[in-house]
Amino acid sequence: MVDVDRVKAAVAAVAGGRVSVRVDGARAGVVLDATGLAPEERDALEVRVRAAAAAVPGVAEVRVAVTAERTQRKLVAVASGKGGVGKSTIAANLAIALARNGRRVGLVDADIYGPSQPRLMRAEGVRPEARDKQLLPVSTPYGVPMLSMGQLVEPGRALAWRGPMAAGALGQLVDADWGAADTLVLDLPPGTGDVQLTMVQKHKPAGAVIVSTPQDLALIDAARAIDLFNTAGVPVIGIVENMAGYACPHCGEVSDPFGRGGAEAEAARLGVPFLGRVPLSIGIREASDAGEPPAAGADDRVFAPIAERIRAWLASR
Ligand SMILES: Nc1ncnc2c1ncn2[C@@H]1O[C@H](COP(=O)(O)OP(=O)(O)OP(=O)(O)O)[C@@H](O)[C@H]1O
Repeated sequence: MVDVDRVKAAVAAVAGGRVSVRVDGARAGVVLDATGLAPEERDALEVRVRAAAAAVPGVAEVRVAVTAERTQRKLVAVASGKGGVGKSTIAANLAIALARNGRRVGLVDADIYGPSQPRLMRAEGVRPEARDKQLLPVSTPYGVPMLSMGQLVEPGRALAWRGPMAAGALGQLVDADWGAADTLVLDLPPGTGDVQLTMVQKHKPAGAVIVSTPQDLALIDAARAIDLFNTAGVPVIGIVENMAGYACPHCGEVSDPFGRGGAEAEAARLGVPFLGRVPLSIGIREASDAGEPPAAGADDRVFAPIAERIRAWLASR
């Protein structure tokens, strides 16, 4: 006689809350929920579950059913080669604009050096809870639930994690209980080093959005970021040019403190799509600091068209 509780304990030890078990005579039937897992992770987990159940005394046969109705959740990485170009601001606003465009979006803040999404999304000081060892994303006023590396540690403590550690911690955020979300926008740490490469390789985003300012130096770093995604086999959805063109709030004259058209030309040179430009504007900075992302405003004309291009790209995959 097979002890069903032993089978449950054995498979739970390898797959946590993802499994349910039925025992029929000497046959153990296991349903494995593979939501959010990459195909290779799912396959590896299935092998471990099968072995764990088979090792229980009395079990002669194991059947594993992997749930078919799992959401095809797509990860969209937002990256920059260089710090301070507005990557987090763009990630927050694109997440909101994508949600307004009909996708079910969650936001993951993997920026271990300066996790700023809690402030941008007005969820500062909120700690996520966990259920069955799975984190529950915190809700925001903008219909986009989020989780941040900043919520895993004490506020204000600098995070100087190495690649594998950071990728491991990111796993907790990506594999959280995202419910019906079909898209996760991932705000990566700035730069193109080992930390970013490990994260990208481990979590295989569906595509990447590169944020750059029009400056030559930022563009050189943007090209490095594109290289990183090419190395990891992740397609680049396109480049967003941030801080393009400054409209003087007093006289209205538009100037180009960082040059003009650089990112679009660079995108053409590198053969990646140009997704659009976001102007340098005091309004964007003030709204962001106040936790009121401009993409949530009724009059947004900046982020919506960029989000539409990303939506179309995702839909074509
Ligand atoms: N288009 C813009 N107009 C005006 N200010 C902007 C714009 N984009 C971003 N900023 C401001 O620039 C600063 C840096 O932005 P943000 O934190 O998004 O950059 P980041 O690239 O994510 O930085 P880090 O490398 O520190 O993660 C913030 O104060 C933000 O409000």
